[in-house]
Amino acid sequence: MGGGPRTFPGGINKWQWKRLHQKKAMEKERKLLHQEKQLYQARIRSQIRANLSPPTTTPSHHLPISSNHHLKSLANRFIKDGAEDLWNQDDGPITITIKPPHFHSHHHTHADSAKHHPPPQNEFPTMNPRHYSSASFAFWNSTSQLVKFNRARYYSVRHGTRFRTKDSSGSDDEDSDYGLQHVVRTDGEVDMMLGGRASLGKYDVKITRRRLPQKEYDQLAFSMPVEMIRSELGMKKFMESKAHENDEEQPFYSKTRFDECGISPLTVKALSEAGYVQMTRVQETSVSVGLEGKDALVKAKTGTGKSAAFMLPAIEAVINAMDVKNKQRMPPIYVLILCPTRELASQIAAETKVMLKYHDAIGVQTLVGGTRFKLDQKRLETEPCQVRRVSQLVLNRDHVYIDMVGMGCVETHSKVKQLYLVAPHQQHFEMVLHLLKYHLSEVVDYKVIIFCTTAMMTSLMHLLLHEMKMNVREMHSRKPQLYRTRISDEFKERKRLILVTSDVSSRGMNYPDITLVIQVGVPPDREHYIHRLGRTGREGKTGEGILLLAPWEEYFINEIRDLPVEKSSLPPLDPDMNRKLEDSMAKIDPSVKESAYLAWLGYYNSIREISRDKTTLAELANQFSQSIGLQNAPALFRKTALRMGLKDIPGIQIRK
Ligand SMILES: Nc1ncnc2c1ncn2[C@@H]1O[C@H](COP(=O)(O)OP(=O)(O)OP(=O)(O)O)[C@@H](O)[C@H]1O
Repeated sequence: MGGGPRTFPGGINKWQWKRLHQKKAMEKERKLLHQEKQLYQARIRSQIRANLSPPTTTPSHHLPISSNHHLKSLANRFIKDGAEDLWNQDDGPITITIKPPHFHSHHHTHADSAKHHPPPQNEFPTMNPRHYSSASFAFWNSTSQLVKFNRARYYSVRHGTRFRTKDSSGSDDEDSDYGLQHVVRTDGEVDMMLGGRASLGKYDVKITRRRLPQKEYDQLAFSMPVEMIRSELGMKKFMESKAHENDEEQPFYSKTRFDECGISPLTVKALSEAGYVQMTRVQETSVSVGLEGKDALVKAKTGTGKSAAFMLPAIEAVINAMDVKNKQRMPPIYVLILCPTRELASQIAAETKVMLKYHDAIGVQTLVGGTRFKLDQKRLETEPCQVRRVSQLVLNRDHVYIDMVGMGCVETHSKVKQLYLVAPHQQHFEMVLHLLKYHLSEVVDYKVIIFCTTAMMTSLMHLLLHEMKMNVREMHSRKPQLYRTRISDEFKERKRLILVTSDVSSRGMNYPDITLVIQVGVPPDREHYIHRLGRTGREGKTGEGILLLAPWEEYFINEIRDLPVEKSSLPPLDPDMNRKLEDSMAKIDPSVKESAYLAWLGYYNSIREISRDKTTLAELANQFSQSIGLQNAPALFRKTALRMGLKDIPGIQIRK
């Protein structure tokens, strides 16, 4: 070994050499990472391009998605951490089509139907609400309620439903902890879970329902579908030839009474006191399927009684659960219902309490965001309900698809008159005033819902109508929960009232006797249009819906062209009304208007058909800004403009 420290090429010492090589290795790794990232982004872009297929007759959201992708997106939405192992990848649906009254209803099994009725476009045809009309329901219903019955446990057709008497000592060993609870996660979703205390102790009601012996049932069950398919195919051909000739309204009620459908007599008693004697068509079909222990995916028009259609089998699930010895310390969960809004959770809880009036031991608990969590937490501790069992949210492979609307039939009620008006967006506030003025002069007991595109637009519309001395309330996500609950309760009870609302009120909310629904601006999609319209014309009653569009929003009519919506001419504008409107608008705080402008811009920037041309969008936004009395359009934060793709767009101001 030579004397002195070893030198390396370039006359550098050992440490410098080591440092140099470390740097080269890091540089090489950085380059590799960058290449990987480029590849990944290119793959994502090509997937997006594949999804955003060139304009074809099939809208992008109808393009088939892989079952795994669909399952994963469902799982990401619902599965709790660590519960993935329970996820059941093999689920898939059976399609059942129930014809309107002139066609008797059919149930057929998946195996047969797959041959004759290929599932809807996407590969995994379950629960993609987009594939089922906006009024689609079933355990993934119009109000995105997903109800899963754990059939393995309760709906065995071999066992009847038995109600036990509690012995005098009160030591009924069948006593189990069950109840019905709503749990709203912070993200506003509601899980209606079964947990809590329940025993039918003091009700001495013994019922054993006659059930077909299993072998007979199986023979019947598997012989039927073939016959059904034959009649179904014949019916389908006849249907398609008659679809538009027979658009008369389907009756609200079926011929079946609640005391004939095999549910607990205690439930029947409560229902009859609430005025529920005759089942509706969707209840008749769904309850019988639910009591057979099958999951179901049911499509039915708005306001036709879907809530009870899923609640009644759910209540039977709890009652049946009492027959099963439950050794678990924590009560399991048998029914999970997800709702999109807190009001809906409260509404369903209220309706469930009515049905449970004589089931003393089955409790209902609703947890909604925005209220005192500590109180809710305490209630949860006293009546625990437990988030792994519920992880399997997809419906079982042999679940039933029940279509109460029928192929080719109109998804809205024929008794609801549907109009649309086209007017410059700067005149929409004035248009609403004219429509209200006319409606209030025609309908003494008016009850109007006005749907706006965003919470802040709702707030501005409410303030304007309030300034115009109208009897108006507002409901949107920016309002505290207690306020929303109070307004919701008030609007259920009263008439001669106008509710200005965002889409928190569009799904499932049951406000009786709505006389007019006005939708201002293009709805997010067809489903929203029909859900909103479905707030009127419920229980088979009449109603009216008016959609107010700007000329550049009229493209939306193509989405609802199959519905009986007619274009109406604009009412003559009253200059005096316009002056009053401008005076009222001038009294509104500019900050409310600025928020409304930003919300307006954000909403229309999210509508692809409109935001393709950002320059025109900016121009329209400035026209809107002037129409509400803002001298200059408010400036956006730079990062906001960047995120919206509006930086450097003429007409968009950026904050310094
Ligand atoms: N069998 C019945 N007898 C009498 N009234 C009923 C019956 N079933 C439902 N109703 C009433 O009909 C109205 C609509 O019911 P419900 O809200 O369940 O309809 P829905 O189909 O769930 O509506 P949406 O599609 O908006 O969710 C409610 O006022 C309810 O009380």
